[in-house]
Amino acid sequence: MRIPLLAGNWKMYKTVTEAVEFVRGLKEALAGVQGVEVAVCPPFTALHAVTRELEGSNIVLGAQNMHHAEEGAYTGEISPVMLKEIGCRYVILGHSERRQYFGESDEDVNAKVKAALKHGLVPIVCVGERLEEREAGHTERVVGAQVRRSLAGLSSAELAGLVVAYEPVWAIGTGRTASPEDAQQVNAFIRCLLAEMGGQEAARQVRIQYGGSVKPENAAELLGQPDIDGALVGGASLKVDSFAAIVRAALRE
Ligand SMILES: O=C(CO)COP(=O)(O)O
Repeated sequence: MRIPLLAGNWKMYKTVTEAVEFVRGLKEALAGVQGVEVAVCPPFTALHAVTRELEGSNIVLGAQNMHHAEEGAYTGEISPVMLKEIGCRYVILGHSERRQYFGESDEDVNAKVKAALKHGLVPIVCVGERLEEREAGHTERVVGAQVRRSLAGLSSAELAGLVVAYEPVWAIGTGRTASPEDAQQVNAFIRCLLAEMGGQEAARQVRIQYGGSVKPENAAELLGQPDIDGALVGGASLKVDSFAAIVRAALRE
């Protein structure tokens, strides 16, 4: 059975002080919660303080990006080795904001995915279509190409162990969520594609999240879909109450 992963992508929000305060509250709110996995992905500056605050808790740490090289003359970048040492389990790769504002291509994402796996980090690989692509009926073509290219050259075991996040670009930060049926359809499509790439067993194991305006009000219905194995949450992950409510919505009785 796939354990749902609820991950908070804080983006460029929260100072170290705010991050520590948030995590203290979240630990309290989620004490004793079982059957789901919860991750927070703070900005790089807060990773160290947050990792210490998470010790002994049931919440794990993720980062929002990384460089593919282990080290080198790459001013301003962070390597997988650094993330691993600091205690990250997950790293978000290929988020649409990275693709849109920082020019990341599927090939860049693929290099990062391979580097993350090599260093024992679990990539959360983001894919999703833009509004005009959806309206033109190209969702599966666009998402399919992103999945194929971003995850090219991986073994079945590697595919089985990573996380894909389907995040339609038009639903991110807009308050406009994909309907549970639309999200389910794309997630199921991604799973079929992964079966072609890595076999049925890998496809059965891989977790595929949905992301884009997930809120306490819509979380249960989205997370109740058979191919939605958790959520990548932006805005609603910044408040303890709303993120904890989304986590609770994922609890399958
Ligand atoms: O981009 C997202 C998570 O990675 C989604 O952001 P929102 O939940 O704010 O729409």
